[in-house]
Amino acid sequence: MTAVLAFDDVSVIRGARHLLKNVSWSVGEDERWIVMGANGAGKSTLLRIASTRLFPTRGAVDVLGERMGKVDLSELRPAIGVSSALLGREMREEETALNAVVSASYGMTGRWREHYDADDERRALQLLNQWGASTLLSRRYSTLSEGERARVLIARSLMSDPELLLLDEPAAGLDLAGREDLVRRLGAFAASPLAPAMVLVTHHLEEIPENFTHALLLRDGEVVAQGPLEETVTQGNLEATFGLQLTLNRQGSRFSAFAR
Ligand SMILES: Nc1ncnc2c1ncn2[C@@H]1O[C@H](COP(=O)(O)OP(=O)(O)OP(=O)(O)O)[C@@H](O)[C@H]1O
Repeated sequence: MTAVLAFDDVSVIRGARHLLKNVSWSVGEDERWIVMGANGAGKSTLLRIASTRLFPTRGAVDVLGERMGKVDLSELRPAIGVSSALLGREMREEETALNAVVSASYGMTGRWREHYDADDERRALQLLNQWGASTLLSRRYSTLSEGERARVLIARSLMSDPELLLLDEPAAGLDLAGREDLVRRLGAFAASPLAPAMVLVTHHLEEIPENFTHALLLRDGEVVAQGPLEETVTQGNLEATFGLQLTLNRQGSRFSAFAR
């Protein structure tokens, strides 16, 4: 198995504090990972490293077979798709949904004066369609609902046909119908052998889509457990991750949990 992402004993230290501590983790090209942990556990820090936006204080990181610090990151970044609310906030108010997607091929968050060729627009339309957002293409991004934005941002993150897809809480702020629609689409996408390696960060067990294969559980910057999803998302591991007693429910491929 080829590792798309490999962390070797990675720590991120700010002052006296470890945001991540001795994390060793590897993502294979056909794997779909869930990263879970309480607020402040270090999930976003982990994703920022994976997206090459942050260097670790200690340890080594290989992204797509290249060692961070020894490679021109501008060559690596188009191969990494990122979808996060933070990125969504960089989108210009008046930008259309179509431009929000197509501009990703130029590493921009909006359309300026560059010329997009017909292939780029075709691909953007196909992605908007795949993510249930084809009716939104002419709408201004700023007028979209949270659920609509989430789908447009995922379409955008796939524009460059990445080898690694990083999804930071894609279902945050969605209502029940919006969450279920997105989780279903992500599950279907994860089943495709053509889909890139995926890492999805979430706080909520209900947001784990079908066909995700592995999980990494973090607490206070340290790995509580990692491995195949079925073996890792257990009551004991979740209790250790969130620091409370839980009842874990499973229905088919979906999970939920309540405090005991
Ligand atoms: N530059 C910094 N200096 C000190 N502490 C920081 C710095 N950046 C982040 N932190 C702290 O590091 C911890 C981990 O942050 P991170 O954003 O990675 O957590 P998270 O798991 O993504 O949290 P959330 O679920 O709330 O988004 C937090 O407690 C945060 O306050």
